[in-house]
Amino acid sequence: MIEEENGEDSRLAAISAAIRVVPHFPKPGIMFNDITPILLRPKLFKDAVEFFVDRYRDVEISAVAGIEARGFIFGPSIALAIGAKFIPLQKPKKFTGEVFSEAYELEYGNDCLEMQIEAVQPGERVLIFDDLVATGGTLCAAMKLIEQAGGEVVECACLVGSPKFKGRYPLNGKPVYALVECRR
Ligand SMILES: O=P(O)(O)OC[C@H]1O[C@H](OP(=O)(O)OP(=O)(O)O)[C@H](O)[C@@H]1O
Ligand SMILES: Nc1ncnc2[nH]cnc12
Repeated sequence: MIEEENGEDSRLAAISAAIRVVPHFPKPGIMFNDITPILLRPKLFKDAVEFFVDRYRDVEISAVAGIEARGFIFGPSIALAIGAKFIPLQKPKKFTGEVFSEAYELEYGNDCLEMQIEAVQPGERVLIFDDLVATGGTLCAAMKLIEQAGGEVVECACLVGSPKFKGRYPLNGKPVYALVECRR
């Protein structure tokens, strides 16, 4: 019984159930999936990080690129646990020095991501991490930044994915892995 409660399916179900669905945020018609309740429950937070660490610990990855803002919550823990560096991808005007920039559209607007030019070495194998993938616009911009610097995107990983990203759905030829599905 205890084993069942702590099994993979029940841990995934608990992570999914903790996501708070907020209708019409930040715009009418959007069902916002808020992952922050997971962070308030250390067991769930730890389980979520561990799913990704288990998935990537034996894959050749030397950098985890996390997307501002919520990719910064999970990305560094995953990077440290698999022995990789952490690369922040930030919204405009946050970095000092030279940056690569990519404008993009997402489910509820437009934005731009930047990366410091020295962050990725040519040929480096990079995992991109974000909390959620909806249209994939944000992940596409992140992939372009890594590729502009000569890096190779191994996979994009998200805690939550719209149903089309269930499993390992390709986006621009690269696999996207989502741990749980968006809640509607
Ligand atoms: O798949 P997409 O349609 O591109 O949307 C996904 C993106 O939207 C959210 O971030 P948001 O832009 O709201 O930024 P924030 O984390 O700074 O609030 C989410 O954290 C992803 O980064
Ligand atoms: N439905 C959604 N919930 C949370 N973050 C998002 N980013 C884009 N769409 C989103």
